[in-house]
Amino acid sequence: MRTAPAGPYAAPDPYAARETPAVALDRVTKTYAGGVTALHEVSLAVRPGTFLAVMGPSGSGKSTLMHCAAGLDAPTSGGVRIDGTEISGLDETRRTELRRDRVGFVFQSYNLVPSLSVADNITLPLRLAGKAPDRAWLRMLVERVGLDGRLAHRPAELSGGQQQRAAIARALVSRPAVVFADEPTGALDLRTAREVLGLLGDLVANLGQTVVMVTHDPAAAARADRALVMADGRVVDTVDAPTAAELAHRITTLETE
Ligand SMILES: Nc1ncnc2c1ncn2[C@@H]1O[C@H](COP(=O)(O)OP(=O)(O)OP(=O)(O)O)[C@@H](O)[C@H]1O
Repeated sequence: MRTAPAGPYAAPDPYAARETPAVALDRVTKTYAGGVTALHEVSLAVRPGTFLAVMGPSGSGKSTLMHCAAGLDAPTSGGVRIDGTEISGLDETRRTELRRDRVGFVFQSYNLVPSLSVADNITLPLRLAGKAPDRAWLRMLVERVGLDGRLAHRPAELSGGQQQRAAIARALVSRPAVVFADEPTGALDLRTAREVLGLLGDLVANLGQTVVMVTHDPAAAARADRALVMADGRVVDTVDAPTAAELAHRITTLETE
């Protein structure tokens, strides 16, 4: 069982009743212009303070699910709520603001700004929003991601794992309701990937953050509290406390069906 630290960054009580989900999808369907329906009435709720992995064969709808859930793309029908706010009805400006303030992103390719220092990369989302950093939160994040001694470096002077850790700190700097991580370990070697996954798990378990991670890797998904398995635009399995072996088996079965 997890132990939540006392203090301002304590994880929310996982047994609290009727929490507002960090993200909720209500019968989301997405049909692209060419006529492909990538999501068929998908409903799900991500409880705050949990680590959710989304798996599935290529073309099963993982990226589409993430884009709709994060407000990057609009569903054809159905509702999406981020931290209780229904985003489907928002205009593009409000949707952008909500994304900026309530959603963090981590990408396979880090997407750091090469000309900025690590410190400036991490605080960039706040500066873009015209906000001052919460100093205590920032200090703690930098310490958690292990970059205290690297803040003045440029991204090119860091290893891949360090760059991804900087990107994770950047994703969390505005204390978002949810962080979406798209194949966050796809460009890393096995050992570094394990470290980055350990860091994501730590941020969830000890800081109460919420992470939704799309991955092809059953070993990565096994680090999550729950894995959703997608096939043909539907969630076909929900596995709590997944193991890499059971997820690998499930995906192989789907790919050969
Ligand atoms: N912009 C688009 N326009 C038209 N069809 C699209 C578009 N994006 C995705 N699709 C189609 O929607 C379906 C789901 O694609 P999606 O990228 O969500 O799957 P995925 O599970 O993320 O795949 P992968 O693991 O290969 O990245 C596929 O059939 C794909 O070809």
